[in-house]
Amino acid sequence: MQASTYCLETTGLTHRYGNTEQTLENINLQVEAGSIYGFLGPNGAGKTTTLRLVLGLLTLQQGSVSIFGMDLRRHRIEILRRVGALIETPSLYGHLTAHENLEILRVLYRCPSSRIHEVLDLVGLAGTGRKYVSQFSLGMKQRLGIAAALLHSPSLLILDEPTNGLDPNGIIEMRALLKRLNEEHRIVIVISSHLLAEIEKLVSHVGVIHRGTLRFQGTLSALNRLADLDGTVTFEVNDLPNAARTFHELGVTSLQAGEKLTVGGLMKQDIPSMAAHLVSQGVGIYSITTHKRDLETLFMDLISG
Ligand SMILES: Nc1ncnc2c1ncn2[C@@H]1O[C@H](COP(=O)(O)OP(=O)(O)OP(=O)(O)O)[C@@H](O)[C@H]1O
Repeated sequence: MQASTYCLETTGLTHRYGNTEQTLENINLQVEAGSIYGFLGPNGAGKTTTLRLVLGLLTLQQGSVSIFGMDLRRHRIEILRRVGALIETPSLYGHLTAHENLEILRVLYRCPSSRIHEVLDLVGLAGTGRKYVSQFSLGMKQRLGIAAALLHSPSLLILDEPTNGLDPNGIIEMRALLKRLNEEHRIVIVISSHLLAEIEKLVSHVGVIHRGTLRFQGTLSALNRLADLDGTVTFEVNDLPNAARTFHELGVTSLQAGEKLTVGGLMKQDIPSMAAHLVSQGVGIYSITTHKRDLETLFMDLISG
């Protein structure tokens, strides 16, 4: 058995449905122990397909999946015993209570009765008593789906768009629940979403997928640094033509906006030498302002084109 430093790792995952276009191309996910991994991408990017392959719900065509250092093909049962999953909406019986729904699964999983109360408590549904699931809000149903995925005490939880359709309050509650599961119960979480804003406050790591290829993978702070990198810088100066000429000589394109010049693609560390050069050419500087791309813009840039 090959030891892996990742809780979940895919290597060269490639998939095609029938004779259609390639859906996934060489996806190498790397989910670290202890992390909450946000798997981001617009509709149709290939998130569900990837997660289904990772869970063995779709047959692997090309590439491999390793979870807890074990190969999925060879250790499927052993792996799945330690993985909880919620793919799309949970399958629940509306005419039964939360407890009764979980009782059905508890028998299948062969876990103690006490576990039902534990997981209901964890997801904040312990007080729902005789209320039927058909009377639950969407947020409550999603949390019950997570309770079901937690019954057998997994150490990895895979959630496909669990915040889909939730109102802002439901999203906040879901975020708090997942944070608690990660921090207090040490559960590694992979959560997919098509909205960065929904998971930005939750995740430690991000993978951005678009048209079946991984566009970015790393920590949330690395994504933030990337947003920092090629933001724009605005120079307010006393001699616009001279400043524009100086930028041009340095091979930097500047755009005039009113009394200011805006320059793109600059790194923060370039600014002092750029300013010194302007001054050496007789340009007086009133102000320098950096404009970082916000994460949403960066995300849109990553998934455009
Ligand atoms: N069973 C299938 N047969 C054929 N094509 C499929 C099938 N399932 C998904 N696809 C196609 O594969 C591509 C990726 O779909 P997938 O559901 O993995 O994306 P996604 O990122 O999860 O999107 P969404 O957020 O809309 O669920 C899409 O073009 C989709 O139409």
